[in-house]
Order: sequence, then structure tokens, then C-alpha cells
Amino acid sequence: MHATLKPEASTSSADPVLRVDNLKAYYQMNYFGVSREVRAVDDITLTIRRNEIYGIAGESSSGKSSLIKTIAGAIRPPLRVVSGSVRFDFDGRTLDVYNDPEAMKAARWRHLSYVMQGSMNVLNPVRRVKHAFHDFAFRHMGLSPSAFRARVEAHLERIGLDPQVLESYPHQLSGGMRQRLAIGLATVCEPEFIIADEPTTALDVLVQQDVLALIKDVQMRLGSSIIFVTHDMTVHAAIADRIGIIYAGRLVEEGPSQAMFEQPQHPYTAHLIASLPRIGDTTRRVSLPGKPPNLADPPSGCRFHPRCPLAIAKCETESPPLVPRGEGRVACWRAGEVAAA
Ligand SMILES: Nc1ncnc2c1ncn2[C@@H]1O[C@H](COP(=O)(O)OP(=O)(O)OP(=O)(O)O)[C@@H](O)[C@H]1O
Repeated sequence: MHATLKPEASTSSADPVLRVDNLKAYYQMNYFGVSREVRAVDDITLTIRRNEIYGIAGESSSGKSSLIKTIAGAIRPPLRVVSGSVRFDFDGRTLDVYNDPEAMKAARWRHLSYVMQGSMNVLNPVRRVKHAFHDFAFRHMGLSPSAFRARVEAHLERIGLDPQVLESYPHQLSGGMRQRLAIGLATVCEPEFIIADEPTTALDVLVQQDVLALIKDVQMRLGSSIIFVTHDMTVHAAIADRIGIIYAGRLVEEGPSQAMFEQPQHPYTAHLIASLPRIGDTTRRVSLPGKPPNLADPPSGCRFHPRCPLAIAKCETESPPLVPRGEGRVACWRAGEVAAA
């Protein structure tokens, strides 16, 4: 076991392991000589505690993947960090993702791992699965080749895979097995922090349940923190301790999942919850009018106001700050008037 990877005795589960402060990350675009900025991550501040599963929700193009890539330090042009910071606390030391590239490189896989969107397809189709484990994890574990193989085999067994899969080629495995392997790869070094982008989206419902149970199990066993993205609120309900709701590049609500499902504070969250199908309820789900805004030219004031059933004049001109409310935070001038879904 990596004794140094575990939180020190003096740390408690209330300590933040990730602090994101006033983070802005924009796509710098150039169309026929005209430059534009797509404000995909626009002034996000959040913290994640040890042993916590934090879900990020929001509709397509709201900026979820851009946020999570920026947190993972996995951005490439045209996306760039404009301001703000992303800091992890590993083993009592602060890792400043955008100011310490060497420490970031050393932390990858060992302290911090990233299951990117479509990661079940990252396995090289012409190489046996064992090579992926070797390429990603061997140098971080400080083990002899035979001890490393034994460790990987034990890990695969724990996550419900026959160690024989190491000798397979990716095309010989089902989508669910490949997604399990992607999670296996991300967790074999027992990282303190796991970042996952849509880890279950491409899977059918039964396999999805299986993979969710696996993520939860790995998190409980390792005591890791997880931040994950999905647009699927039922997945958040199943595994997230807290949820952050993103709308047009901004965090508009955050809180413990149960409280959020019982009493959403933002009209957009109320809509996301109300649009979920319910067993036995045959009434039509109401869809939200309009489209998500263009992030190169977002609406003034509250970005949700053109689609909001509660909007008043102030919402068009003044952007509501994200302020504490109940057990979480919300950015809405009319938060007290949002009806439970
Ligand atoms: N490579 C890119 N170049 C320019 N703009 C981009 C790029 N990737 C994403 N965007 C824009 O950034 C904004 C946020 O996109 P992002 O993919 O982060 O949203 P998302 O919430 O993860 O969506 P989805 O659920 O569909 O993956 C969108 O307006 C999108 O068009």
C-alpha cells in the first residue's frame, strides 16, 4: 500500500482537498480574422472535501467538460486559463495546478487521475490491455515487474474483472468491461482524487448501475474524493454527496444532493429535477423554452433570465452572486420563491 497517499491523521473529511478560486477558462477563437472568446468556465469557485463525491450537472454545452478538464490540468489551446486558480492539497502539500507543472506531472495517476469522456475507447486497439497498465501506472508504483503484475491482477479482481483480460485486445471486450478497465486504470495507483467525465453515458442502464456501484465501492475503499460530470440527474441522485449545477459557464447552485432534490433553490435546478421521468406519472414533462445561450455572447444579468419563468427586470441587468443559502449556495435573485419540484 502507498502509506504516503493516505490523508494524514491530522486531516479530517471536512478538510478541502480541492480549492477552485474564481476560475475563468475561455476558448480563444479566431473566425476570419475576428477573435472571440467562448466563456466556457466563467468565474467558478468551489471546494471539494476528502472522501466526497461531487457531481457536476447541467445541460449540453453548459461548460461541464471544460470545467473538469481545467480542474484536471488537461487543457489544450484554444482553451486557456484566463484567471483564477486550481489547488489540490495532497499529503499536506499544496499543488497549484497552473503554477507548478513539474509537481502536477508527478501527481498524475499517483495522487490525481482523470477518466476522460469516452475513456473506454482510450485503450490502444492493437495492443493487449496489459500494456496500458504498464504505460500508465508502472513508473508510479515503484514495484518489480512481477509485484506490479500481481498488484494489477488483484486490483482487477476487486473491481470484478478476470485478470485474464490483461492478455486481451480491447475489441475482444464489451463496452462495460472496457469502462471497468478505464476505471481500473484510473484507480490502480490508489489516487486521492479522481476526476471523471461522463463515466457511464455510453453504457446501457444495467451496465451503468454496475459501473456506478463500482465507482462508489472504489471511492469507499480508497477514501478518495471524486468529482464527476454527467448531464443525467438520476446518476447524480444515485452517487453524489453534493451537486454543482452549471448554467452557461457559471455555477448557479450547489448543495447536498438530497436537499437539492427535495428543495431546489434555483429555477434551473427545479427544471432539471422536474423534467426527470417518474414511475407511474404519465403527465407530460415540461421542457424549458429556448436554447442554452451562446457563450461567446452570453445574456446580460442572470444568464438564465431569457428562459426563466420567474425572471423580473433586475434579472436582465444584474448578475446574481453565488451566496450561501440553506445547506448550499445559490445565484438567483428569486431563490426564496422557487417551488419544490
Ligand atoms: N474545442 C472547442 N473549441 C471551441 N469551443 C468549444 C470547444 N469545446 C467546447 N467548446 C464550447 O464551450 C462551451 C462549453 O462546452 P463543454 O463541452 O464544456 O460543455 P458540456 O456541458 O460539457 O457539454 P456536453 O454535455 O455536450 O459535453 C460550448 O459553447 C462549446 O461549444
